[in-house]
Amino acid sequence: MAVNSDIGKLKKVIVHRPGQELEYLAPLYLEELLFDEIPWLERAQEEHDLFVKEMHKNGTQVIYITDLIKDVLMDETVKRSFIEEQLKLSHIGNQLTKEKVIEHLMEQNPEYVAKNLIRGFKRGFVKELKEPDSLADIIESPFPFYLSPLPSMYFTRDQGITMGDKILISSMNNDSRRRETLYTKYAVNHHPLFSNIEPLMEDRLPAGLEGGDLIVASEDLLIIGLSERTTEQAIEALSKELLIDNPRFKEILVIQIPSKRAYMHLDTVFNMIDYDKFVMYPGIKDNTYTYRLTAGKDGQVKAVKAGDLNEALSTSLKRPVNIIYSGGNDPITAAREQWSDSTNTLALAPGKVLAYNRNTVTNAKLRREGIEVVEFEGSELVRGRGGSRCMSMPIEREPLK
Ligand SMILES: NC(=[NH2+])NCCC[C@H](N)C(=O)O
Repeated sequence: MAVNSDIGKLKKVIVHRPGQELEYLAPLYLEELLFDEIPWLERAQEEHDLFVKEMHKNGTQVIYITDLIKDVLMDETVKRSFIEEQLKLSHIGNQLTKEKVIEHLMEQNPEYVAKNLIRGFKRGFVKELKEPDSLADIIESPFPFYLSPLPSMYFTRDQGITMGDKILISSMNNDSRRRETLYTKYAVNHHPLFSNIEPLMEDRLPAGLEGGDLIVASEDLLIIGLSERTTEQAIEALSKELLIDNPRFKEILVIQIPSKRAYMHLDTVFNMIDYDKFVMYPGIKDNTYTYRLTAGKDGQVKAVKAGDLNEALSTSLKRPVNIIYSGGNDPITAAREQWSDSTNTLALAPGKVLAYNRNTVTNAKLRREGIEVVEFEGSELVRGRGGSRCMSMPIEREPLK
């Protein structure tokens, strides 16, 4: 089981079918939960099923993260530690209330725990467990949750990245997404599916490194986006690990994109789709910078500016590359389609991508450039600001020829 590229035929992938967490979204705290809109759950689930169906047609094994967690929670000790870690990151201010919630969850079956820690718990819930008599229980607060919902859970890409036969658990930039990675961490550490994949760096990664910013371009090259979510501190720590301490790549190419909500990760504006082809949102062309990181002689990572993106990619991949601009030649269309994740496609195989059907101009352009585009409808899913790449965490791809 290994991932040595971002385009090799997709064999195994981890996803999350959106659930009731989307029904806990409300306008007042949308921004805090990193949503711009409220999706209609039933339709979002139908769309997600279509997304999964297309992967099945491609021969991909699709695994739901909640199924993995259900399995690992059968062990009572693991269950307790999972619940406790989740609650450490909660808004529950009173220790007794926290203990009551832990006991309540310990009495429930693994499915309830796996699903409801994603859905969240409203403050009113405490009444069912104990007299709300502590200050923390009765305090007036505009935020109605003891445990917030995790509406971005269906963007499994961001939660972990498989590189070769190792997996890196992301260190999320925002508090509101931190609990998501506990699902990845517990699956990786306790589920037999991961018996051949070792975790990388454990808890040593500084905050601010999310899967949407990482592209395993080849066995030798890792591309990292320096973005709103991924910090230079995290990139430096990771590159020391991957280039010097436990060398896995020959080179890391950092692509710095404008730090902006609309482009929160590299894969919202730039993506690898074939051996030599990339899709990119043209609106960031003039504000994108590249840096090449390699192992220096002194046991330190050496960074140099890498210049023009096309040249930098060609040098790193040792072949000429074709950067295909999304949205055609019209800046308005390009910006509209970027907002709807036109570059956020998932490579099912080299030169074959899965994409939202709504991005008609980008999809037509990709086809003209020889890419096979498989489409699905994602009008509700897109409201969370992510496409098929974000919604998938590949854990096995066929090696490239
Ligand atoms: N890889 C991605 N582009 N993921 C999209 C994540 C969207 C999510 N609502 C967030 O803002 O965090």
